[in-house]
Amino acid sequence: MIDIQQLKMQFDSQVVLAGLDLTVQPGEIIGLVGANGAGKSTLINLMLGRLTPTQGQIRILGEQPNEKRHLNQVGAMTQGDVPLARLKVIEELALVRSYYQTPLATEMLLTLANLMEHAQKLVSQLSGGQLRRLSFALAMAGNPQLLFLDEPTVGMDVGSRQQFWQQIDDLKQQGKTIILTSHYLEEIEQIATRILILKAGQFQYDGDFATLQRQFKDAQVSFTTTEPLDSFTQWSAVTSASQDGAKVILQVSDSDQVLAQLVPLLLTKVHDIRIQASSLADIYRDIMGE
Ligand SMILES: Nc1ncnc2c1ncn2[C@@H]1O[C@H](COP(=O)(O)OP(=O)(O)OP(=O)(O)O)[C@@H](O)[C@H]1O
Repeated sequence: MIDIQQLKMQFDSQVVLAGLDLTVQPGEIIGLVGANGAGKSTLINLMLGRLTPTQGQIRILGEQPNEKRHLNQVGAMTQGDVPLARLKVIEELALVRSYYQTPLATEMLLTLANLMEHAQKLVSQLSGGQLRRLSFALAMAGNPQLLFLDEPTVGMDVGSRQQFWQQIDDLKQQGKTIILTSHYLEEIEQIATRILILKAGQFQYDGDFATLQRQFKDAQVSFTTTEPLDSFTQWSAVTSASQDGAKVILQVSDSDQVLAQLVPLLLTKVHDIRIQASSLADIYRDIMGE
């Protein structure tokens, strides 16, 4: 679906992307994460052909970005989306549907975006979260195979957010390819089949979440003990440790290994063992040094 080689993007003297390679297969859900200004939107805009790279090559569905032939296969919901304010929701959907050969039905788009009860409203009367949902409906109008979603849930309330991710999960089951960015890392962790961490113009990580956990920080193991902290920090799978009274908290790279070492001590020297898998946010903070 996507083939990027040695992609470099520079604004004046600022190097934002410093030579990226990326191949995306059909059906992948790519979660692109990184700090503010890391270059996520720039990368998406390059893939959409809205920016021209300083160097390197981008192929979308085997062709240059923004090929006319892509119209029916690529959908995008970007940060700068501004639906036409003077139209009604239903009119805006009709307009955008008219661009495509085989658009999704209006009812389906209203349902996808949970905008059924707002169909007759002027776009200018929608709330921020409703506007994002309309942008999603517009991105889906042509029933694209490849979907770009740049911070799609900004401004959505909890219910809309849940409903939105349910829709994305349905699209995932249908085999769509989705490239998405979000600062809500728990959302990325749930849905992405592959995570790209962008930092200093390079992908610091490219792979699935389970591998990322194993590579960086598998879990947090806590228990109570009367033993000194030193007895645990020497274990090879313990990456860091802290103590608060009788409670010890270990960050571990391999929770199976640590459990095997803890279990013989259970009920004699160690009590109340609890394991909590590291979240993407925990690992991200480590990688970013935050
Ligand atoms: N058209 C432009 N001209 C000059 N600089 C730009 C332009 N577009 C983006 N930049 C700069 O490139 C860097 C990357 O911006 P970008 O919007 O891609 O980051 P991002 O990772 O999407 O950030 P955020 O999480 O805040 O959305 C920033 O420093 C930004 O100021």
